Amino acid sequence: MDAITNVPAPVNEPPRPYTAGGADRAALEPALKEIWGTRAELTNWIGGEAVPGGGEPTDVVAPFEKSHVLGTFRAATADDTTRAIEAARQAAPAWAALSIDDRAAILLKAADLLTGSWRAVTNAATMLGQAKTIYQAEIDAVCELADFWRFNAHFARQIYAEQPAANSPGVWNRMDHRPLEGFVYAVTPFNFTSIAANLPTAPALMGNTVLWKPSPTQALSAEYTMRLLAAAGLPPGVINLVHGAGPEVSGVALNDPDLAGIHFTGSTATFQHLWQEVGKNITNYRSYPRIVGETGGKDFVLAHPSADVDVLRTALVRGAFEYSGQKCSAASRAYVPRSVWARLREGLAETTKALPVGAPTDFANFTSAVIDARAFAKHQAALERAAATAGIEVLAGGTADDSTGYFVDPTVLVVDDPADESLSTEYFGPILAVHVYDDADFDRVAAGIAKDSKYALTGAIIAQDRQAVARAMETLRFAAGNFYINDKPTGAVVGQQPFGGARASGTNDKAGAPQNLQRWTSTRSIKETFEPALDWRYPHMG
Ligand SMILES: NC(=O)c1ccc[n+]([C@@H]2O[C@H](COP(=O)([O-])OP(=O)(O)OC[C@H]3O[C@@H](n4cnc5c(N)ncnc54)[C@H](O)[C@@H]3O)[C@@H](O)[C@H]2O)c1
Ligand SMILES: N[C@@H](CCC=O)C(=O)O
Repeated sequence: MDAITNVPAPVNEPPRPYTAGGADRAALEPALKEIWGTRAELTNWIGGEAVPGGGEPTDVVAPFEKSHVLGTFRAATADDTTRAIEAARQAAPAWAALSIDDRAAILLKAADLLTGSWRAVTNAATMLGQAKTIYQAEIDAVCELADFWRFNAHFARQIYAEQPAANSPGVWNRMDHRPLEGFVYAVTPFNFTSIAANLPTAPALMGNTVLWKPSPTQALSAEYTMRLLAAAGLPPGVINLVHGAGPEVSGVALNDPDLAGIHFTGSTATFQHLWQEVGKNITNYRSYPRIVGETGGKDFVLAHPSADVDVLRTALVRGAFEYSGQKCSAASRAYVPRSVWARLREGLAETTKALPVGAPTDFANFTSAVIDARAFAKHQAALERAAATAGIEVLAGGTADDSTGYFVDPTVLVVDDPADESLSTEYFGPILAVHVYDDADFDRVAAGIAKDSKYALTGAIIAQDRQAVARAMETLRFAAGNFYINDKPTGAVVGQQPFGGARASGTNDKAGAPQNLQRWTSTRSIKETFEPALDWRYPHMG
């Protein structure tokens, strides 16, 4: 087709309410029952086929009812991974030859299926497999994922439209935004179905083929993503999913000369390990692999003496405890002036203690269990340390119970020492550390956060005083890639607040934005001369 086309203008998918008796709830309930009652076989997807892995079986359990097995996968062996990379290699020429309109159409169709007939099943898999309440599942697995696909289709076209600014007389300059040579390795986290799906699909949209290794604890919703993409018409071999903990898959993928890029989201430690491995192998690759990673956070809320206490309390409770603090953006430390603390303390304690925690299938719950036994043990140790440390008061929570599921109670610690580990270590769970400071020290505290933060992902200032807001914006300029004024530091929306952080929080390539898509292209500049020179001499030569 010869045409300069447009994609439908992207609009953020609105979350639905799921109130009792409503149509959304009615559609969701049978999907929950169906997935709960089925022990799914979670296969690898290689060259479009569902292929059981040759490795050890791993059960995927409901984190809030750990004895309930939702599905089982067998980890990919080295041979499985080699076959998956080969499938990506085979699919690459035909996929790159498709126009951006054709590639975008597949993701736009996937977004429409997701927000239509696949909505209930996608939410149900995310609720059960990752222990999300319906609200948290809806804003992630449906709304954010549909937004990634619709906005990326729009942004990709902006990139393709980017052409040289100037043409000398008799010359036509063009830019060809090619895919990378080789395959992209997408390694994804447990906590967001949307991030897990965006990491392989964003490079695919730009014409690349992909090896995708999801987190073992997200294996169930990853299976539904693959089924959905197949239903939307994604050709075999464009995205090849292999299961496993990671090191075995990396052992093959990082040693392949065709590794063209890594698209990672997860912990800082894993990302740094992958980067080091690429560094060790750098002379073996055909190209320099593009390395894009969004990683950990220790996200702050800084309150000013002018803060509205109700705004602050809500920002802390939602920011710290929604999805049990298992968002890279979660508010896990707060700095509160003494005058505000006097008015906040009791309400924060009471609200936190009263938060309903339990199975996400009980719609009255605000949050649920942490993801697995490893996360539970880490939190139990952190709570025991806090209880035993002089200068830390456990204001709310402080308890954990794994008799049924991996439950850690929403916890508020009041911490005297601003250098305590609870104010600098990412626990990745429902623990909020609060440091109370003298009102006069606002600027000093802001400067300390800016200087000492190892991470720089999200942060918030809560203040009514505009001078204070302006000063904090400036002082904290490099302390957060996503900065919020009078709001919680979670819940970035695609197309509105492009998401990502710097320092140990990642390469800040902004998922769901043109900056990210640009990393999956390798531009070729083309100069065409209409009347080429015929004389080799230059004018100064006489
Ligand atoms: N900045 C962001 O946008 C963002 C978003 C979500 C999560 N996160 C971060 O992710 C972390 C939580 O997620 P997680 O527990 O899934 O992280 P993780 O690092 O434990 O795991 C991430 C992925 O890496 C895999 N992995 C581990 N070792 C590997 C190896 N050697 N080779 C290949 N893959 C390997 C895991 O199996 C998983 O798929 C937190 O630190 C959180 O802040 C960041
Ligand atoms: N984009 C999400 C965070 C993803 C990390 O886990 C937010 O803004 O809350």
